[in-house]
Amino acid sequence: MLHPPLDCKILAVPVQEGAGRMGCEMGPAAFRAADLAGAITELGHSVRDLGTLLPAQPRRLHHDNPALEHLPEVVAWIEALTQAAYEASAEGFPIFVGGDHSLAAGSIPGLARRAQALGKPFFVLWLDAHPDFHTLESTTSGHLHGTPVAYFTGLKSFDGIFPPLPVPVDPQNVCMMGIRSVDAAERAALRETEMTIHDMRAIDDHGIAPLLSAFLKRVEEADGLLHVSFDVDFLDPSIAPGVGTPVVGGPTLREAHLLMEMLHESGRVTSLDLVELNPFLDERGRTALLMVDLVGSLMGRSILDRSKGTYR
Ligand SMILES: NC(=[NH2+])NCCC[C@H](N)C(=O)O
Ligand SMILES: [Mn+2]
Ligand SMILES: [Mn+2]
Repeated sequence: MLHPPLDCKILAVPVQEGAGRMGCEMGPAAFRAADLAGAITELGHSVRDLGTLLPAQPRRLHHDNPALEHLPEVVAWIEALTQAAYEASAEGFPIFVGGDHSLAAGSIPGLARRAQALGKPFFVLWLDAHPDFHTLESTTSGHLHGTPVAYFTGLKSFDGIFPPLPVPVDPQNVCMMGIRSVDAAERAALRETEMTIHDMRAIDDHGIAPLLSAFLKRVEEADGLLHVSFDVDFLDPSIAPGVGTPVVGGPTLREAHLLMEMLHESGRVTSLDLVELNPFLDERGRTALLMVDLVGSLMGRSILDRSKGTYR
């Protein structure tokens, strides 16, 4: 649980083959340069650097969708990360630093297996402009970072190609926020799912706080573990330009900090993905610095002391 001080473990996962534009490989280096570790230790937590994951040996894989790009390479990363995430989550608070969002097809199955071993329900908060809900058949871009949610919720498409899922994530335990770019096939598939999807319209209508509170209440009532998968393109590109798939009309800086502070106060978050940072597209590191700032809010930084439940 997020009860300070945390024993954080940072694992660098420089997968970039899941994205259409190269550069996410440099994500972990940019997070280091922006002093991710320092921002966490400053708040009284400890940080261990687990170094950089190595992918498994890519195997020859065939799928009938000719659009698919880098299938063997991405599968090799997922294989290695599923095991590494399971091991890293035995104790402490693992942070998976990407790398593109295909990373979540390894981190989340490994963490879900850990939750099952602990006998705890497993929840996912998906912060993203995109639902990443393509199957291997439905993707037309062929970019595998657009598929992890369909995989880890157990859709059949991935059988025999991606590693066998240790345990699927219950779609009812997945909440998405910030969604504003959905492909036609995804839109159709999302109609059939029981995931909670808060698109930007829902955030405009209700505000981010009540939507998040309702989900956190469910996690609390189930005594669940909560994983946060944070795609940089969740944020509005005017504040976070360092991404390969920017979509206008995203959450503001204040909305993002509010969300992070509420997650901290919930005491429920047990692991984190930081994905899709592309330093090649960033402006003098501002997106990396903003992400580190947001992690600070998630880890307990606040403007004023709110410990008595009121501003002092
Ligand atoms: N993790 C991401 N940034 N995903 C973007 C996916 C964009 C688009 N839906 C595609 O499949 O190509
Ligand atoms: Mn994504
Ligand atoms: Mn995205």
